[in-house]
Amino acid sequence: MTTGKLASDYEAWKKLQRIYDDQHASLTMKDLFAQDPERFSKFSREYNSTSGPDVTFLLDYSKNLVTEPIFEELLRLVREAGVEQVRDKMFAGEHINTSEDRAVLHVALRNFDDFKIQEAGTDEVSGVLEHMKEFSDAVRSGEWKGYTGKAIKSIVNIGIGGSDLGPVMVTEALKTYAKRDLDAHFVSNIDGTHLAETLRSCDPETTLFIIASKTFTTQETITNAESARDWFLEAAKDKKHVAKHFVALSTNTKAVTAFGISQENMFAFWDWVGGRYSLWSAIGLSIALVIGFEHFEELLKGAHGMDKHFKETKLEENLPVILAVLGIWYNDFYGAQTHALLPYDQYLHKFADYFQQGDMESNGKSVTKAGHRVGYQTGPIIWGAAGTNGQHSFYQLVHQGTKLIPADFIAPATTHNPIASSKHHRILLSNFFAQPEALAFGKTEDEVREELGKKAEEVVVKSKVFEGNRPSNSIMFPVMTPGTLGALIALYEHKIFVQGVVWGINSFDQMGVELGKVLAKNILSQLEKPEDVTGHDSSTTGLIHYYQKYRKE
Ligand SMILES: O=P(O)(O)OC[C@H]1O[C@@H](O)[C@H](O)[C@@H](O)[C@@H]1O
Repeated sequence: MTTGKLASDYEAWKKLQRIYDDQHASLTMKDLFAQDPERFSKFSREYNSTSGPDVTFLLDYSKNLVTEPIFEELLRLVREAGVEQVRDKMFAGEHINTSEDRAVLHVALRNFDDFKIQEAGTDEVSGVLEHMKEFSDAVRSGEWKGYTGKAIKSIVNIGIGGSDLGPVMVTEALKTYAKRDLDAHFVSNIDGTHLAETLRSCDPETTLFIIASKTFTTQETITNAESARDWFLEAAKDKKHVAKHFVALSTNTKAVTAFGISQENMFAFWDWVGGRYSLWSAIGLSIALVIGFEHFEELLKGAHGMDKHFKETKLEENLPVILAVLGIWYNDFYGAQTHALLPYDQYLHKFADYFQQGDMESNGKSVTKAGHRVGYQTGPIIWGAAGTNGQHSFYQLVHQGTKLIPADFIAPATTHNPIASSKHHRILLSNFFAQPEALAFGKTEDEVREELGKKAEEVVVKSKVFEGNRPSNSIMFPVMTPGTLGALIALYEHKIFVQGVVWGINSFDQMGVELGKVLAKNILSQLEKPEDVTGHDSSTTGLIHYYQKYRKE
């Protein structure tokens, strides 16, 4: 399915290592820009959608430690790794998730009969979308009534991981399109506090629970759903009212009906939708409820436009490929451990959280598809926060710390909230422009001396130097729209895909989350009495005993 090789065995990889060894000490952003007045136009691309809603954005990747030959070699690596072939297999519905023998078809959820995809279930996508439309329209218009005849005022999505993070991120990002008199809540954590605090502001007569779980077996979600049902029935009394207040988003019909949700209140999806790629499926129902189905559809179409771009554009111009290879350059040759996502848009304040799962659960693997232990770095640690907040906390380390932290800066040219005649937005954007500039070009000792004057103490001068040479990408789009957001999310999804193929890993399973779940299950059965606590190391035993000493029921 992949070449079966380790990434480090590719000729291009070896060449890149030699280039890095020879050049990295002398490669500076200052020189790169000084030597080539055309650098910005050579290393930036404008995306213009060719289908669906008009979406455009600029990707400026000129502030990276790459030359044209380095970039060409990075693309050669992509070719050698067979990325284009694996991409085409994904779009054709081949089972590229080999460990689970599944297709990987989130692209089929936003396809609108464009690409020909062969896989059972893909012909059912439009039917589920229709169901989502009917239902979300009925709830939003007030036609859908609760058990006492009142319209729905609050929705509570109960789900975790991919069944939570996508809906949370998108409903926040597109809040400007939200129906403001419909309160949306998202309960994920098993910590009872999450559900209890949420229910404080809900009325059982006007609340709709959306139980979102691909498997419908996830401990957190099922426990939260059962407690929500108890809370509801305390008021509603009769179980038959559950039908008006509980719907399920799942692939597991049997477990959904066993929970007491009828099949007509179930929105299906398929095993070829990975959890962290599922916001485009029925898992997006809360999104459709909040922003309206038309906007949800626009989100899907915006993503489809990026799918087309990824599938049909040559590598040199292919934006997910460009982001992917730059990431590989820093991750695998410069030894960068992390990658920061820094949106200068308050609406995108959950973007980094979302791609923490998207990227880290996909590419946090150390064994290739062929079963070999990798000898190089795979997925980066993804983190970040909305600007300008980060500037007043962690940017110190990004500018002057000992670590190289590649970052993506993301911003809209126009705000949906032009308060004070857009003064806020101009200030925000001045920071969006300034930070990558400061990171790239820094401030030399001479510049600091000139600024402070001759009397300046040496130690102060040293502390005010910015070495620069810190890479970043900048993405700017006209204004946040559902289509733009869809394209941006798909851009990063495909970046993750490209990197996974180069590293030779399976980006679509998540075996690493299993062990802790199994141990927790065992421990749960031992929590009652100290004498039951067996089979652990002394640390774990000691911790459980401490809990048993102090717990109060
Ligand atoms: O939707 P489900 O089946 O409840 O799963 C939720 C999450 O469960 C986690 O265990 C998985 O690591 C995630 O990938 C997944 O999104």
